[in-house]
Amino acid sequence: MADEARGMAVALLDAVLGERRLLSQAVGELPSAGPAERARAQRLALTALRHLDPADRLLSAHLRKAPPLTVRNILRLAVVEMAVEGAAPHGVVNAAVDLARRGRRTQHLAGLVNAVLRKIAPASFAGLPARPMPMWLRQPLVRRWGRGVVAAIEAVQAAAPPLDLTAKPGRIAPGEPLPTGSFRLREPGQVSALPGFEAGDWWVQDAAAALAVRLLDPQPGERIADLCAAPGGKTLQLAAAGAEVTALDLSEPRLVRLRENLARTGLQAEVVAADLLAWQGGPFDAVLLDAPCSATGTIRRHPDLPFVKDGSELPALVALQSAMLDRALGMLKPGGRLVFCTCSLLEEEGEAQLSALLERHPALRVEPPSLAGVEPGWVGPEGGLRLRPDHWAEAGGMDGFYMVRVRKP
Ligand SMILES: C[S@@+](CC[C@H](N)C(=O)[O-])C[C@H]1O[C@@H](n2cnc3c(N)ncnc32)[C@H](O)[C@@H]1O
Repeated sequence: MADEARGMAVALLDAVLGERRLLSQAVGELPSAGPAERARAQRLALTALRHLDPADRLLSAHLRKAPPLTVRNILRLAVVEMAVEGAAPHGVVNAAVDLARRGRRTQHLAGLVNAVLRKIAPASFAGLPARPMPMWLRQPLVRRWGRGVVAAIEAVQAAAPPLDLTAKPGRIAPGEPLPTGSFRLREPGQVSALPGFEAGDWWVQDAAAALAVRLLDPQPGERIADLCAAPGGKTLQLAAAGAEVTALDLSEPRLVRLRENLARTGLQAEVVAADLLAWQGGPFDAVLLDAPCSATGTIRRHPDLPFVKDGSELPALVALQSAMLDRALGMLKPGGRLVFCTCSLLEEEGEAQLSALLERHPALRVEPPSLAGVEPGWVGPEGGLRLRPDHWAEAGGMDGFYMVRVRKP
């Protein structure tokens, strides 16, 4: 592997761990590089973040004091390349030493990098405990589900997730069919090279995320609003079902991706760039509200989140979700249905948000799911669907989500 990708991966780790910036932002600011190098750098940084704790454990045995962050990141990267990716130690150590030599602030520690990495036994990496979630998130989950479930979630978060695809009705996507109708690839490679990509037969969408639209059950010709729509996985599902879709989102850059997705798949939707809290629209037969949230259900895809977020934005997110819910209800026809979902593991953004909604609007009726592949244990007593990363753990897990369908009187 060229050193350009390794150097970029270290820069990404510095941005996440040193500046607490999200990986997606840091990737956008990388110096111009070929797409393959960029993708390789991102993959390496993701792997290092997923395995940071075991890598640090191995390294700490050979370090008397912690070296500066960039040197630590060079070491961490080399450890995961050897222990997780199975790269030959000789080449990895040489590349790490070269990388340290190239940096003005790291060159004086190139000898240390060499000495430490030569003592690492990659085999001793196996069996080291997975990285625990941060306390602000872990504690409420342990209280709710117990230590065993939380450890199972953390084990799934430490593994590279599979790639899930949703196919248009009547089409198939590459990969194993899942019980809920999605397709799963364990070793996907380059997405745009997969069969059916150019033809727009399918799109990338986690199997859990795909259930929100199945729960809404869109019908041909229905007017449906997708109120936080970008980048558009759920918009595509709604449009593919034959609904007349209005896809709204606040973020123009994210709507660019939504339009690209519509164009590639040949599907149609009215696209609106607006703040949902100010927009006047409707009435609709059905509304999907995939609200902004802590995204704590997606840590296996975004292992940078625990290093960047501290839970402090939670109260503001909960308040925003509840204002959005009231707004969404106002856009529904009488008898219309609303699906509310968040990719969060936290009760505040799921079950508790529903009970507050029912207190504000007591005439709403919850309609519990009856969907192919959904196991009875995933449905809560209140009638919502609680999806956890450890569901289907042996097959690669799924994103954490809460989703519920209510009907307006
Ligand atoms: C969870 S993401 C949506 C993912 C999307 N439904 C999908 O399946 O691809 C939440 C979205 O809410 C949008 N958003 C945040 N605040 C908003 C607001 N006030 N009005 C409209 N959209 C908003 C964000 O830009 C973001 O795209």
